[in-house]
Amino acid sequence: MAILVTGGAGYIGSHTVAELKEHGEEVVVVDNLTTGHRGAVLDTPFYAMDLRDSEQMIAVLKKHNVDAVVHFAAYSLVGESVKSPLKYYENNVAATAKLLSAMVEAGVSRIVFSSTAAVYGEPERMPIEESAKKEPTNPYGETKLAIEKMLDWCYQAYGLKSIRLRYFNAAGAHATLPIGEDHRPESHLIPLVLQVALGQREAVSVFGDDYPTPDGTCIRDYVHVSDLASAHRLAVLRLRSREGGAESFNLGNAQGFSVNEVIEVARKVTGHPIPAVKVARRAGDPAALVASSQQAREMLGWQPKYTDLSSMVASAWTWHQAHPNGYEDVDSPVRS
Ligand SMILES: NC(=O)c1ccc[n+]([C@@H]2O[C@H](COP(=O)([O-])OP(=O)(O)OC[C@H]3O[C@@H](n4cnc5c(N)ncnc54)[C@H](O)[C@@H]3O)[C@@H](O)[C@H]2O)c1
Ligand SMILES: O=c1ccn([C@@H]2O[C@H](COP(=O)(O)OP(=O)(O)O[C@H]3O[C@H](CO)[C@@H](O)[C@H](O)[C@H]3O)[C@@H](O)[C@H]2O)c(=O)[nH]1
Repeated sequence: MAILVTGGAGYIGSHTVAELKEHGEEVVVVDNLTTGHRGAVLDTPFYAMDLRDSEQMIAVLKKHNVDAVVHFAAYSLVGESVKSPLKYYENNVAATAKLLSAMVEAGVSRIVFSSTAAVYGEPERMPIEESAKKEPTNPYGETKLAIEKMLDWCYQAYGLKSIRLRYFNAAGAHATLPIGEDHRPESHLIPLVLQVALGQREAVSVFGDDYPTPDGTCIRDYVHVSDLASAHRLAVLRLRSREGGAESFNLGNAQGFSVNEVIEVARKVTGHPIPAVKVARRAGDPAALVASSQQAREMLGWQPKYTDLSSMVASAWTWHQAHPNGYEDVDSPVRS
């Protein structure tokens, strides 16, 4: 029995592969390396292929006797999705439909899906509970919500059980293994801030300071990537038990930090002044997103270990200092 991880060469996927293997699971990775890195896949069977290659996908599912899929592979940038929505519908919704068809064909009936805080849009109440209204403010969130609904119907039609993990903002890096965050081009706040501290950028841009928040900058709930990884393992265990059918859980720390606060924490962690420049808002950004993860704690038994923002930033800083140019494998996208 094996777990197939799509997008296992990416940031959160590679940490989840590590977590699953640490707990004795057999893992196989499928990734087309559009945004992932061959160097992030450590001693694990790896297929450099696209989700949409149905024939090959069915063969891999059967060959490795896969009993559950953990599905990370997607495009996931809010700003880009506003500019290129069809790219997101094709690679997220259409490609996931192909993956699910392959699973049905191969008789695999469990999937853990990477959903997102972006399904909620502008929340009415904070912290956000799973039952909150879902009105995404960007195409990225819309594609993830569409997939959640597709999974509901697939449970009814084929008995395909799913757990949708709605992560808030992933941060940090593995405590011991040489894996961390390396998106190209980088667009996430924490790695960009740390690139300034490394002397690779002159300043970080603050996207908007006129939001309805105490300091005017956007608030997000940061969650350590290794804590996200542990939730995926617990979700697979739940799907293998008699529990569940089609369920969704938020993953966050119920604590929000503004963009300015994140930069301030990074200044303390790195000892660098990290200049910040105010620029216009980025389209598609909700003002504030903070999670209630009570259900994940109660129903999955999830207990995040690295909940303090300084330690998340410090673990990312350790990775960035050790890998100032990110992964150095030849298959990685060009860095900019
Ligand atoms: N990073 C975050 O803060 C965050 C928060 C919420 C949800 N998510 C979701 O988590 C998942 C992983 O995010 P990440 O930050 O690790 O992203 P990532 O870009 O590092 O990883 C995605 C991986 O999927 C692969 N991939 C993409 N399309 C593919 C395809 N068609 N076939 C095969 N492989 C493909 C990429 O090469 C990459 O390795 C995504 O689904 C994202 O939407 C991320
Ligand atoms: O140079 C930058 C980059 C980001 N931000 C702001 O920082 C916050 C965090 O941005 P970013 O790190 O890009 O993450 P998000 O856009 O919040 O999205 C992440 O978190 C979402 C869940 O909340 C996931 O769904 C997405 O996949 C993931 O990229 C946002 O308010 C941005 O406007 C800046 O001010 N300057």
